Amino acid sequence: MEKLVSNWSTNVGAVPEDYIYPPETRPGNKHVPIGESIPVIDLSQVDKGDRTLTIQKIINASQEFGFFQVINHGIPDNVMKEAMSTWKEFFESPPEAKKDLYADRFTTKDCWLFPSSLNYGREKVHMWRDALKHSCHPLQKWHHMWPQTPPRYQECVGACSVEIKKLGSKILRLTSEGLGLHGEFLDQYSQTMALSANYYPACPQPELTLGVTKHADPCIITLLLQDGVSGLQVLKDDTWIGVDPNPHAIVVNIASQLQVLCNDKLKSAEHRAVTNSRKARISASFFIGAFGESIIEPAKALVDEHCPPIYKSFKSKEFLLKFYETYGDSQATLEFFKA
Ligand SMILES: O=C(O)CCC(=O)C(=O)O
Ligand SMILES: [Fe+2]
Repeated sequence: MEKLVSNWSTNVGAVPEDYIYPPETRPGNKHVPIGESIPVIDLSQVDKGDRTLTIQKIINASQEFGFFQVINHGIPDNVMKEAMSTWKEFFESPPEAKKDLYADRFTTKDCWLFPSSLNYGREKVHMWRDALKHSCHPLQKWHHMWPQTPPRYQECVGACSVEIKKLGSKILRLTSEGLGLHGEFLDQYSQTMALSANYYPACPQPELTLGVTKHADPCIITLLLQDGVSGLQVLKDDTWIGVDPNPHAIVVNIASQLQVLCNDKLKSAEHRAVTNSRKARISASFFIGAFGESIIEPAKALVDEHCPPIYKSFKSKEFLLKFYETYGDSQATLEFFKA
């Protein structure tokens, strides 16, 4: 447990050497403004207003940024707030309450608390983060493996997971429609959902380290909750853009296997998380994806002789393994599966 950043970060005045990234990948002192440009899409318009226009906004945002936020998404504010406070309480609970879930090298534990990344034992530089990872869908299969502390964990995170999964399916249906695919096409690849709850303690030198290094998520689509503290940044045309940490909105990002399914019609977005010196930050990523054995390949309806498939067919689990082997290098992983 001593490797958890939260265990020692308040006792250090400087970032330890094995958390310092090389100058080309560290954030440095350059100010990254919150981008007004990352689209905020009002989902109430799907049922009450202009459905076609909303779909078009989703497609445009997914092509331009691979990222957008949704508001009026139908998930009650108190469900999100309760889940966020549950994760905060979990991370801030005494070591005794968390020790059974902890491992600092790769494990097949279904509910796993770890420092930095899944690669702690192999990586050169560590990330300034502690994370809790567990599956969430279907709920009945997993929730008994979740933390027992705080006691309301299963109830609050369970309620939030069910809502997030429904919203993910809705967004995938709208995206399918926008791409001219049949309505259920993308949602058939959403059989699994895993959570990474991320805890980034305040950091004495945020310019030297990263909470999460640059990557695109390896699943189909990710829905992310933030606690009101900024830190998430998206890469567009070689420039980092800050994402507004609106605790009422949900961040949506196109992940790499969706890019494959739609034959590059939508792009997965590279992103990272930076730390700050004032406040701990919590985010919760819900990774929605296909079963390990599912075949992922460009949709037949999107390829023809003028537009050949850019990627080969592969099993979803092969993609995840390659992502892990390359230390989360999404570009190299996509490249590996090119036709
Ligand atoms: O904390 C964040 O905002 C980003 C986390 C993230 O990218 C991830 O969990 O994959
Ligand atoms: Fe991510």
